[in-house]
Amino acid sequence: MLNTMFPLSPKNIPTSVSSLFSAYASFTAFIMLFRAIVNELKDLIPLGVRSYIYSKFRYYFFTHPSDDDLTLVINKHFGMAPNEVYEKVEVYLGAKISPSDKHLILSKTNQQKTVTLAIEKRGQVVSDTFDGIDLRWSYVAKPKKSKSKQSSAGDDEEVEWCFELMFNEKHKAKVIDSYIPYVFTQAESIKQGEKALKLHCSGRDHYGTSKSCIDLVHPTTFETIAIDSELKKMIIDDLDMFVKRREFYKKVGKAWKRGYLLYGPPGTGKSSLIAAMANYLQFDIHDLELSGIRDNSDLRRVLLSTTNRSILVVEDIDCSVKIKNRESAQPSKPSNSLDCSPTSKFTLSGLLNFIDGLWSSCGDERIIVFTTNHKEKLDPALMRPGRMDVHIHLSYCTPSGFRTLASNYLGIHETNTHHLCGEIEGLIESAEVTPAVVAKELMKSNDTDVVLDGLVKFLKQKKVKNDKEKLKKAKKADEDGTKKAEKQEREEDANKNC
Ligand SMILES: Nc1ncnc2c1ncn2[C@@H]1O[C@H](COP(=O)(O)OP(=O)(O)OP(=O)(O)O)[C@@H](O)[C@H]1O
Repeated sequence: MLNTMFPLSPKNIPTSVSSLFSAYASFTAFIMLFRAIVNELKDLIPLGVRSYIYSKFRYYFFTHPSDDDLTLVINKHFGMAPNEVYEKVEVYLGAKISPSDKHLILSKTNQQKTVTLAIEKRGQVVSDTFDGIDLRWSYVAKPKKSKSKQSSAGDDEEVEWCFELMFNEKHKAKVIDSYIPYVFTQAESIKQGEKALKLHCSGRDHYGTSKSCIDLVHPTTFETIAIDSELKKMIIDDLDMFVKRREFYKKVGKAWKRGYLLYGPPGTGKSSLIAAMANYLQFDIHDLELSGIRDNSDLRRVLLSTTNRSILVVEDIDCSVKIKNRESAQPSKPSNSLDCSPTSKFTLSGLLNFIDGLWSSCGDERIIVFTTNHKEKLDPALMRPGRMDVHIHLSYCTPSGFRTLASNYLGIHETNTHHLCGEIEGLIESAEVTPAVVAKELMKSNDTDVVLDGLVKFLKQKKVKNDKEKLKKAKKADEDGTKKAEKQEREEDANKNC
């Protein structure tokens, strides 16, 4: 048949122009048919299955398994929790570049000083030796058992990737007892070298509970945050004590965790303080978006995916979610409730129980921070002793807070102070302004004289406004008192007459 289609054998090379055209037409038709078949198959075989076949193909042709070989499979997740071995292997192998690797990934985050080169995992077989043992790592795709709705987006929807480690089974004990711990320590030191803090966000997207992770590049540190110096010292001392107390927590049989409740008006630095804590401890932040959590099992899944040495943050706990009480199956209507999703089956007791119980015993060195603008509106369950270990009130800007901001924004220090600083420090407390407002004023010009002069005027106006409001309030209270006294007098008279 091919001969009929391609009459191009040396014997019958076309001699005329018409037979040459006929041969060309047949060849073109065949190519088009071939391309159509390939395209059809590409559409019929899902990407996941193609990845699976490809990884199996590489596995058999490049890792050469033999009868004496043992394979350890390292899945990405262990139940619902992330598998720590997988994470360590990923870091370790990422740094194992050999001269024969032809595909490398070049990357750099804005926190890193230099670019990073890593191997492209997919389809790679990485050879390693340890104490004379030959080891082969491969990154293998496996079809997912059940295809859930959550995973219907992205290019990996039908497969799960895992690492496989192959070696002669007589080395099993040595690989498990010595090689794997070696991989762990290597991964740790690689991570230390390029440590970039992460901000993990958990919420809900179109497909269900979603997680995302970016490098945390927040400039606030304890040097730049404008809070009272004594309060700052207290927080730093508390954090220092917490991280040094591993043995203490073990001895008293408590989970190694600490809870902070940050409260105060908007713009007083609650979020900035969380960033300062993360930068100080070098902990990642897990930002828990409660309005994105559908029910307690959603919550458990999200909490179990958090890592050790991290800060779990729930911002605006008073208003971010509608929380049901433990006692009632019906949605309660707490006064603090703003987001009223009727489908939410998530409960405050679910959150607190899980944080205090199972979750905290699954990890180490965890800090939990709740923030609120309205401490008085919080559910009493949150305020119970032992729940939040430290309550921190962040309030209006103090003279020492102003000095920090003046140093940050204008470079004014004790050695090169400005003649208006004294006046500002005298005014700032009675003006009742947040650090965010002061920061805004300090950014208005590059000229220090103009900025400070503007701030003095602003604080004076604010003080006059505050005084007027206070006077008005006092007058009203006075009037209310007089009315109340008159009413009481009338009632007493009426009673007497009766
Ligand atoms: N104590 C502070 N020290 C330095 N900067 C601050 C401080 N408080 C506020 N700011 C400035 O104001 C901005 C807003 O502050 P931040 O988000 O930390 O306040 P918040 O109390 O968390 O507010 P909200 O309750 O609205 O979330 C910050 O980006 C920062 O520039």
